[in-house]
Formats: sequence, structure tokens, C-alpha cells
Amino acid sequence: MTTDKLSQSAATGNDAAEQSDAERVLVRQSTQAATVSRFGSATALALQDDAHYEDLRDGEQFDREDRQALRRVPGLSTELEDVTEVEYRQLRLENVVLIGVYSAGTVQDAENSLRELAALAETAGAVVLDGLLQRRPHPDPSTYFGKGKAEELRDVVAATGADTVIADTELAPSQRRALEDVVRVKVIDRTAVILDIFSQHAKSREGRAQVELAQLEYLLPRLRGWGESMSRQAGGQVGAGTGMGSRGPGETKIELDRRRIHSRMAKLRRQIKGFAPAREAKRANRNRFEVPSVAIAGYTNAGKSSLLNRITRAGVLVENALFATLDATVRRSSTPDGRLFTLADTVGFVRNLPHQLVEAFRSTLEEVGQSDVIVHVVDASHPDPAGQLATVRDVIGELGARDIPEIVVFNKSDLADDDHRLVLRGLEPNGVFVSARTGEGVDELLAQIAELLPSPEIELDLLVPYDRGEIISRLHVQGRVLSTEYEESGTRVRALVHPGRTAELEAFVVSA
Ligand SMILES: Nc1nc2c(ncn2[C@@H]2O[C@H](COP(=O)(O)OP(=O)(O)OP(=O)(O)O)[C@@H](O)[C@H]2O)c(=O)[nH]1
Ligand SMILES: [Mg+2]
Repeated sequence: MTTDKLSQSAATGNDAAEQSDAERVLVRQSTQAATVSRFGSATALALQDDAHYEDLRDGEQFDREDRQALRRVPGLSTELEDVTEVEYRQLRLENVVLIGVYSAGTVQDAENSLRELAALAETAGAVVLDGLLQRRPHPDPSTYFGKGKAEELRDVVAATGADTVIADTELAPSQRRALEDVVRVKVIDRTAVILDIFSQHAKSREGRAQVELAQLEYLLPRLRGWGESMSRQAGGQVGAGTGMGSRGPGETKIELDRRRIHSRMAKLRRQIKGFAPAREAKRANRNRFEVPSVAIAGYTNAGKSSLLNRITRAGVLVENALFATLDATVRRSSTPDGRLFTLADTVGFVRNLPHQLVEAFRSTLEEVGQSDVIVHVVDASHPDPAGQLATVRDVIGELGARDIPEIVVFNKSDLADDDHRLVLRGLEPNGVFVSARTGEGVDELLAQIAELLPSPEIELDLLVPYDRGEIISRLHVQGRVLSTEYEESGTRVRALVHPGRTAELEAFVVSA
């Protein structure tokens, strides 16, 4: 990563930058229809006017004049006269053009997907200059866009001064190379962007190891491609800072042969396995004391961390960016009737989540698979809540967590008007409308959690000596105390406890 790039992406995390992003989005939202993108950080696409939006809707490329009228970052064209120019190009902020292919009948979906790609690109630190959709039954096997459109794309790239093209679906290595040859700038795909975001954000050692593993997995089949056009274009400095999508596991590693990459991957896998026992121990500890667990799952940017903060005042990073959370956070909370439970924040889901990451982030998502209740957060202000619900449920299914009781939460309900609420109700009649921002619905959510949490069910009659006060407190928190009497030798308690806890209480049981 270059210095420019560093300070640029660092800036996206600070308050001032976020503030101005938010302001821009707010301005826009007040002037546009409710169905328009709410990806807060997708300001580049968002700033484009309605005419442009309509054009995207048609899937047709708008004409040159219109395009010239779009917001542009001033600068020279970066069309390559010669591949050696690339080093110079690296010093600049990445300016990207997005491309997507959709087949008939899925215009809306293609649009939302491209909008989401814009948010992803911006989260990764790029500036989105333009977005082009082409309608065709399948992406062209050789250049993704058809030949004619690929040439038009080359003109758009030249006219906008873009230095990177991002395709909305995963490109075959050969497609990427062929398209690069046509457009003469770097071409990457959605998967590369997501991997890049993860590599920027992962903080823990485990998270970093998992991201590197995912990157290597992605890279492996593309080695030849990188060896040819990319290493030429990028001067071979993949890890050293060719920017988005190529901040890989490092220059030398790229040049390693497959076998050495494989052995690096094996090492990472071992490392990751090594992290598991600590996590397991933590979880076992929770299980031993029978603290039930709740996992907050949901689409990226739905407001999961905000909700966790609202419920537990945890101070977890909330950011109007995708994938703000990449490491699991677990906090304690309690039901209105005082029972303790753990609440886990999780990494956000996204459509077309690179399969390498589904695997790699299973550890974070394990919290979901092992929880007693899943709080499934949906962004009530999102244009495609049904798509979000489906994507998240697919992954929940893959985790083998389908049978875990689920509470659907429509968060950001402060942004949803009555009509929108009606639509959401239709999708999920039992959904709870919540706003992490205003606090609306949070009590109702807590009440529902309390209802679904496994409740203590074994009734015990105990006599607890006065010097074992901690047992009484724990019974209050983890079980349900039915009656208390103070006798000469201790406290006589009738309480409901979880099956797993009876053993440690045996010594205090009063025989009938
Ligand atoms: N208006 C409104 N905005 C909200 C609400 N909850 C969250 N947000 C905003 O939505 C954005 C995303 O919130 P996060 O809590 O980071 O979302 P997340 O689901 O944890 O996102 P990732 O960790 O990136 O997957 C932030 O800008 C929040 O301020 C809400 O109830 N109302
Ligand atoms: Mg989060």
C-alpha cells in the first residue's frame, strides 16, 4: 500500500470523514425515492443523478455526453501507453469503473448488486467513477463483456481516467487477462475487493491468518495470470502496494511456486487450528456455567454492532462501511427477569461471499452455529430486504444452524415509513421493528430473547451455608429462585436450574 493509499483508507475510518459521508447520503436521501440505495458509503454511485440511475435501470449504457456530466475526479487519463507506467499509477488514489452482466428479468437485482459493489469498493478506499451494466444471458466466456461493449468500456476507462475496472462477479483468470488486454488497466473482481477489505480490517492474529489463507486460496488458480499480465503491470509488487485487490500476501510469496504456497497454506491452517482450543475453552466455560448464548447475525451494515452496543453498551466499532466487524465480540447481557446470557456480534454476510471466506470465517460464524438463539438483523432501509434475508439464511443453513430459534429484527426502523413496514411485515410477520439509534423496540426484542432462551427446568431444594453466598447469587443469575428462607445453618432455597448444573450443587441438596 502506498502512503497515499494508507492515509486515504485511514481517513475513511475517522469521524470527520464518516460525518461528511453521512451528510452526503442524507442530502441525497431527502431528494430521492425511497427505493434508492441506502448504502451509506456508496456515495460515488449515489451522487449520480436520477437520469443516470434510470439508465442503469435499463441496463443500457448512457451516451457519452451524459457520462461526461458525471462526477469525475480530475486527473489525467491513466490509459497505459506502456506497461511500465504502472508504477507511477500506483501513487494515485484508485479510481474505479464497475461493470456487471445480468440476464433478462433481474435488472433490479443487478442494480442493487452494482450499488453494493460500489459500497464495497469505497469501503476498500477507492473512488467509483462509473458503473456499466450489460444485459446478456451469460458473461462472455473470453472477455466478460461482449467484444463491442468491452471496447466501449475501454473508452469509458480512458475518458474517466479510471485505473481499475471491477467486475461484479468472479472472473475466470483467463477472462480477467483478456479484458485487461482490451481495457489496458487493472481488472479485478468482487471477490478480490472483499478479500482486500478483509485484509485491511482483520485485527486479531487469527483473523489475519484466516484472511491470508483466503487470499492464497484465491490466488492459487490465478498464479499464471499474475505471473504474466499482472506482475508485468504491477511491477511484481503485489504485496507491496499495487492497491485494491492486489494487496496480497506479499511479493515474494506470489513468486513462490505452487508447492510453497501450498505449504504456507498448510501452515496457516495449522495455526488456525491452534487458535481453536482457546476459543473452545472460552465457550466451554460459558457452557459449564450454562450461560445461554445469543448470536447476532445478519447482512453487512445492517446494524448488528450498533444493536449490540445498544443492548450492552459495549462500545463496539460501528462504521458506515461494509465489514466494519471482522472479529467476533462477545458481551454479557441479561433478560428482563435477570437471567444472564452472552451476546455475540458476528461478521456481516454479503451476497456472493467468496467461498474462500465462508470457509475461513467459519470460526467467527461458529458462534452462530453454537448459539441458543439467533438474532437475525435485517436493514429495514435496504432496497432488497428479501435478498438479505435469503442470503443470510443460506449461510445459516450451511453452518448447520437452521434449527436454532431465530428472531428476525428489522433494524433502522427509524428510517422505514409505514408502507415500507408493511412490505417488511409481509416478508416476516413475526419480525420485531427495532432501531439501535432511537432504542425503539429494544425492550420487545429483549423480551423475545428471554422467551426463547432455554430456561432452567430442574427443581432443587438446597441448603446453602451462609459463607457460600456466591452460590446464591449465581442461582439468581443463572437459574430461577422460587423461594428463599433463612435457617440456622444457611439459606434454604428452592430453585430451578439448568440440567448441566445439578452436579456442582449436589452437596447442598436437601434430601426429601
Ligand atoms: N438510522 C439508523 N442507522 C443505524 C441504525 N443502526 C445502525 N445504523 C447505522 O448503520 C451503519 C452500520 O452499523 P453497524 O452497527 O456498524 O453495522 P454492522 O451490521 O455491525 O456492520 P458490519 O460489521 O460492517 O457487518 C452505521 O452507520 C450505523 O450508525 C439505526 O437503528 N438507525
Ligand atoms: Mg459490525
